[in-house]
Amino acid sequence: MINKIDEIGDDHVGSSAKTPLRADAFDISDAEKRKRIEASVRDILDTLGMDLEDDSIKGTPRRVAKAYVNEIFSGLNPANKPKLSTFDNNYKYGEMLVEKNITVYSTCEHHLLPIVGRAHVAYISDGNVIGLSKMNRIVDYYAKRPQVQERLTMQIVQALQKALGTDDVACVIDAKHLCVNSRGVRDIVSSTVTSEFGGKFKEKDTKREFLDYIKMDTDFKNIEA
Ligand SMILES: Nc1nc2c(ncn2[C@@H]2O[C@H](COP(=O)(O)OP(=O)(O)OP(=O)(O)O)[C@@H](O)[C@H]2O)c(=O)[nH]1
Ligand SMILES: [Zn+2]
Repeated sequence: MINKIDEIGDDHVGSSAKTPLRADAFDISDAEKRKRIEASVRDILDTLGMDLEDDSIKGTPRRVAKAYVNEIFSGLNPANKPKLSTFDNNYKYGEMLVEKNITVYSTCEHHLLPIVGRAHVAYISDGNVIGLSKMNRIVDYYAKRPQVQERLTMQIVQALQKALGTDDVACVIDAKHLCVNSRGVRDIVSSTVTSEFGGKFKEKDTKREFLDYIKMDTDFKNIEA
C-alpha cells in the first residue's frame, strides 16, 4: 500500500520540517473536503448567531471551503507541487543566483490567520540551474499550507536542494503574522525574520554577500554570522 504521506511530495525533508499530515490525509477527495469544510464553517457562523439566510452571508461557508481547498491550503496536495525542471549549467555561471522579494502569502497554523511577507532565495549551481519562476512557485507551494514560518523556510531550502542536487541553497523570509498584528498583542509594526543557510551559505563571506543582495528596509543584523 502506498504511504499517503509520501505523496505530499516533500517526503525527502527531515522529520523536523515535515508538515504534520495524517496518513489518511488523501483518503477523501477534494470535493468531499469542500463539503465537510462548508458544513463546519456553517456551524461556526451559526454558533456565532449569524443569519445564514442573509444574502451576503449565505454563500460564505461554500466560499470558505473553496478557498481553503483550492487556494489557501492547496499546497497540501502533492498534485499541485510545481515541476522543478532543471537545466545544465552550460554557460558555467559560477556565482550565486538570488531571487529576491518573492511574495509570500501563507497561513499561521496556530490561528489560521494570514502570514504576508517576502522570501529571498539563493543558490550556487553545482552543475544544474533552475528556471527563475520555479523558485517563486516552490515558495508559493509550501506557503499554501497551515504553516509556521520556520518550517516554511526549511521546506523551501530542502526542496531546492533536492531539485538542484546541491546543499548550497539559502532562504530568508521576512513576514508579518496577522495573529500578532491584528489580535493578541496587536503589534502592527513587528515582523518575523527566519533564515536557513545550507552548504556554502553557512560560510561568513557567502552569507554576507547574500544578505547584502537582499538588503532592503531591514538590516538583518540578527542573522549575520
Ligand atoms: N514560532 C512560531 N510561532 C508562531 C508562528 N506564527 C504564530 N506563532 C505564535 O504561536 C503562539 C501561539 O501561542 P498560544 O499562547 O498558544 O496562543 P495565544 O494564546 O493565541 O497567544 P497570543 O498570540 O500571545 O495571544 C503565539 O505566540 C504566536 O505568535 C510561527 O510561524 N512561528
Ligand atoms: Zn498565529
